[in-house]
Amino acid sequence: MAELSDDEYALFASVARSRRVRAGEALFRRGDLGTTMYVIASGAVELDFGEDLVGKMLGPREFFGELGLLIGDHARSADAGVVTEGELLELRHEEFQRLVERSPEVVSFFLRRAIMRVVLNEQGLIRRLRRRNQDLQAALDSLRSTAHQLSQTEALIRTDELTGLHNRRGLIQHLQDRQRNGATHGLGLLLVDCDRFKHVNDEHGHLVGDRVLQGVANILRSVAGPGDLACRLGGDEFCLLVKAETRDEVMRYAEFVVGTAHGLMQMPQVPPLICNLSLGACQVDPRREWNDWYARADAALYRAKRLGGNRVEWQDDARVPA
Ligand SMILES: Nc1nc2c(ncn2[C@@H]2O[C@H](COP(=O)(O)OP(=O)(O)OP(=O)(O)O)[C@@H](O)[C@H]2O)c(=O)[nH]1
Repeated sequence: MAELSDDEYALFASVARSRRVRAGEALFRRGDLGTTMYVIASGAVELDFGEDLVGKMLGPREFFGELGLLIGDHARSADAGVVTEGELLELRHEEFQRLVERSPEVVSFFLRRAIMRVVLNEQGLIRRLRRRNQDLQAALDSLRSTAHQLSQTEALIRTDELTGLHNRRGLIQHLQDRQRNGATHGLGLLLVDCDRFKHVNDEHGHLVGDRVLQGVANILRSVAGPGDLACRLGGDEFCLLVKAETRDEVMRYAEFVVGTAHGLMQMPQVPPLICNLSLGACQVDPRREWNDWYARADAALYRAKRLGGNRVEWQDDARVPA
């Protein structure tokens, strides 16, 4: 296909200039403007189209650079370098014009072939681009599903397996987000602990204990509004971070939680589905950190337990233990 016929070769050789070339010699570079076509009389030339396009190795009777010749001042689409020393025929635009007059049939045959070569190259390029597009699409799809899996995994890491509430890691992340957004104002903290939970486990077994913990989680979930956070801190200890501007508001939430658990306890179920709860409540001081909030709520919870459980105790700023 790329080789010239005897007639073509003889015609081109009659006007072209012969040039000896050495291995390693660069004939032109991609982007150079050129008007010369080359025919290889002997030796070999390599065309490098760059990026990941397949290069071409050309031998005797093959031609290249024809677009420069036909269009004039065409930017070369490849680097052309001599691989094996030999002889090239160089044909310039003006010389080609003379050939058109001298032998129009041979030239028109050559032109038809040159055009077909350009079209085939274009089609090859389009196919490659399509394939690359598909590869990119596939890479994008797998990236999307990886991102989806990652966000699912992240959600799992933040979640307590038994209750579906946030776990301690989820709480820390939530607090960091709030602190970053300056959203730690107007919050109340409830620290919740099951009363005599060990007894539930001992009496009815661990699975029943698990169900009771899920029951407590359900109460907290039902109280938490958008932006609030219900969390299982570990074992039979939970916390609830709620939007509440005043002590009364925080206490309303707390009394509701204790009252609901206690109310359910009044409908005896064997095995039990819930247990009584003790709560320590406080207002969150945005100037301080989680450890301080927790210490205050924990001091109140400690009192609630000491007073027999099934109740809420409040902790003011002023009474923070040293
Ligand atoms: N079923 C179950 N039990 C758990 C789980 N995590 C911790 N526990 C048990 O929870 C119990 C907590 O006991 P304690 O901290 O003594 O609390 P308590 O019996 O409620 O005592 P008070 O708080 O003083 O009323 C322990 O027996 C733990 O083994 C869990 O995921 N499932």
